[in-house]
Amino acid sequence: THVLGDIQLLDGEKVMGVARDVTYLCPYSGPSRGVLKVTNYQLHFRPTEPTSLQTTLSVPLGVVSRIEKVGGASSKGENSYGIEVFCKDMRNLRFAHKQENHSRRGIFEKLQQLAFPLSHRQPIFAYSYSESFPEDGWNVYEPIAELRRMGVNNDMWRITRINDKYEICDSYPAVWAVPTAANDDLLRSVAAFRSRGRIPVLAWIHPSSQATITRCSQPLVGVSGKRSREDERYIQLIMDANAQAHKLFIMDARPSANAIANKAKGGGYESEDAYQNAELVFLDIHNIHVMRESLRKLKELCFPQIDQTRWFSGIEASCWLKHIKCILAGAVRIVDKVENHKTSVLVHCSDGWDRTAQLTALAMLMLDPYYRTLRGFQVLIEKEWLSFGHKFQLRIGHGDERHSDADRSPVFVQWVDCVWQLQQQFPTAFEFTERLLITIVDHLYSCRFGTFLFNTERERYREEVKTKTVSLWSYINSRQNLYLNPLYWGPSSFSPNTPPSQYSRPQMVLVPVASLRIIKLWKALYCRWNPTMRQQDPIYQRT
Ligand SMILES: CCCC(=O)OC[C@@H](COP(=O)(O)O[C@@H]1[C@H](O)[C@H](OP(=O)(O)O)[C@@H](O)[C@H](O)[C@H]1O)OC(=O)CCC
Repeated sequence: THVLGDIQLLDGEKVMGVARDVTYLCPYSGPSRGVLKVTNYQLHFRPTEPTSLQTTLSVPLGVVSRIEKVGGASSKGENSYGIEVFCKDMRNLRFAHKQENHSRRGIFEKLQQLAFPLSHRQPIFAYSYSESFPEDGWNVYEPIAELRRMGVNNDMWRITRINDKYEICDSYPAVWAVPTAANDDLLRSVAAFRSRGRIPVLAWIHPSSQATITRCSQPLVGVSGKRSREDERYIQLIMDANAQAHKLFIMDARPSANAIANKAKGGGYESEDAYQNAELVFLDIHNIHVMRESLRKLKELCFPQIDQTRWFSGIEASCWLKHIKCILAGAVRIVDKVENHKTSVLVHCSDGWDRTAQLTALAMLMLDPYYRTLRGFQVLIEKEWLSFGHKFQLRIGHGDERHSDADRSPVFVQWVDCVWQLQQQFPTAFEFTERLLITIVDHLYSCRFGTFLFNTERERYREEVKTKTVSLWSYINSRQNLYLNPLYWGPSSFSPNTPPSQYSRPQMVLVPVASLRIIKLWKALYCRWNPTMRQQDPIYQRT
């Protein structure tokens, strides 16, 4: 990094536009005049007059969702002419210009081009950025090593390379663990019956009971009620791989109404007469559209002004905490079956890349203390979210100007919120603090690192992220002391080479209280840009 005047530039970052004599209209400390600079990575404002706004403003352009012009040539009134920047992280920024100096057009065009590079056939900043860190974060996750840590390749589970070229399923990882008794031909025929070829594969195996968590997408039952003998046999093999139990729970994350509605599109759910020894449970978690709308309502409540009279009713009306509770409760049910009943669970939803990832990753966090270490958490995100094809590009819209795209949804942020709830209930169980979670969410948006770019392992391989971009984990592991939890009690022996079977189980499993009485609004994230929420406001204390 090098300093140009007042702005800290990253390696590969350069100033692309400057507008002097701009006024930033802070909703809290009022207007302040200064210099607005736009680089290929950030929007930077520095006040030039001694105003109440002490600090400079630095906003990565990846966090911008939409930019609008405010006021026209004829608009009168102080500061009525300028631009408004709407952000994905719960804040909006208002700038005013003097009509006469026409700098608005320049800065507006520049901002559009640099904030939405994909829409302007420009590269994402991560491909311009270079910085060397002591460790290459791209080596944190290695699928075979992680499977070996869980004890796979054992007599009941084998590693298959059938998807090595992503030919069976282009949104799955190349490396899978499947029941030893399932040969590659069976896997191929099961892929024909599961939405987008996302067949049931191993997510986690219990170190002592061998009960498993497997994950997949919905079966292609359709309105005619199609069956697949191969799929049914395959599910039986997953069940048989667990000698401790004679049944398997199929946890369908959806409300049953949506599972039924999906039949109209060829999807649906496993009928119990076709899957004799399986018990189907619906977990009632709503779809990406409901979650997008829920967070939008929460944002309205938290920024810019907090309406004290509507605070509690507004949180209730957003349903955000209800959804968080629902996801936590679903993960608790999975943990209970696997840990206490030594019974295997298969988790799916419609596509198996949003709610399924939330549930498997949360259940694994509760069950396996390794994932609660700083590195283990990185492995968990790489495995359950990135390698299994959660569509980060589509859900966040990296570099894309289509802010109202119906496929955008805060599914990953919602999961990070659930992790924060666990940290609140078990303050000594995590090696890292909420500061790590907020840093991860910041760089989910920022486009500085290659970690969250694209939608699948296959695309990341094709776009050479590991050689052409920097991993977020390089940055985080270079400053890990900032994220370590002083209260952490986890035996430091949770290193990858300590087989989980050596953990003494009872105190290792977290079972949170998934109740609205306990669940809290994560103000450090949602009210981060609203200083009025940072004070010891009685409202702040109560929710
Ligand atoms: C009548 C026509 C039938 C029809 O359109 O089914 C489509 C469903 C959409 O299915 P849903 O499950 O409600 O919604 C889907 C899930 O959220 C899925 O995530 P996940 O990985 O968590 O599954 C997303 O990837 C899909 O983009 C989204 O469409 O729509 C509904 O079920 C809404 C009805 C209440």
